[in-house]
Amino acid sequence: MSPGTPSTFVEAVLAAAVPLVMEVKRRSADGTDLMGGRSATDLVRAYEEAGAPCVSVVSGRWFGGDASLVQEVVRSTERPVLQKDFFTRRDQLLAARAAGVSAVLLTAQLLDRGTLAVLVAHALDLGLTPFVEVVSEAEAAAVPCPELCVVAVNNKDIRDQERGAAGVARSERMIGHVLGTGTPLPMSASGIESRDSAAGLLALGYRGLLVGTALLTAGSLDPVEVASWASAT
Ligand SMILES: O=P(O)(O)OC[C@@H](O)[C@@H](O)c1c[nH]c2ccccc12
Repeated sequence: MSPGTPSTFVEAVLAAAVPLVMEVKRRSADGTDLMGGRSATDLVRAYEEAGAPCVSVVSGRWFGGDASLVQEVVRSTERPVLQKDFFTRRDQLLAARAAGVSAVLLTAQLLDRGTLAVLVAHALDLGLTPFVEVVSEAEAAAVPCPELCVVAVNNKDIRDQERGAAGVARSERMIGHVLGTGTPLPMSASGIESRDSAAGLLALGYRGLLVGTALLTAGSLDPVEVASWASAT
């Protein structure tokens, strides 16, 4: 990817009528099953039918993920795939690229500044889009090369393994700071539980949302119903 060229992941979300990155996650951090007997392939198909521009897959062990889940998701779709895991080393990014993913999660809260900068540079070097999650204004301001990264506010707290209360107040509070980074794709991730909060975040200025649990536990992934998440009521 040459500097300044938007990545396929970023372009896909920006161009989507329903800019929801829909997530495949086997279970929640408390162990609750989220697949309900469906295969990852079934889910990806339903997500595509519902208009997902990109798919996220959680490979982290806390959430029941592993490399085989990533492979299944990548095999099931032509859309760009985001891998969510706790990446801390270049060899893990190399494995992600070898698996065929397009974007990788880098969690600012878990990495010191120097390491985050090195991992962002490695990801870009490998043609992977850094999906940098932040939880504070200081973290947003410190994202390296923000114009080449997705900057996503995580509404949950990864330090308590996401068991804390959800809600999108953090994203509401931080929109100005996220836009101020200059990222082409300001996103809000995690804990988005209803179409009203989704539509509200998009109206505020977020250009993409990452939704896992709410879609995984929705009774149906009816495309019209899912599309309504992107339009204010
Ligand atoms: O299911 P939710 O509340 O929509 O959240 C999804 C996603 O953001 C979450 O799975 C996640 C956030 N950070 C992570 C780090 C590793 C693995 C997974 C994650």
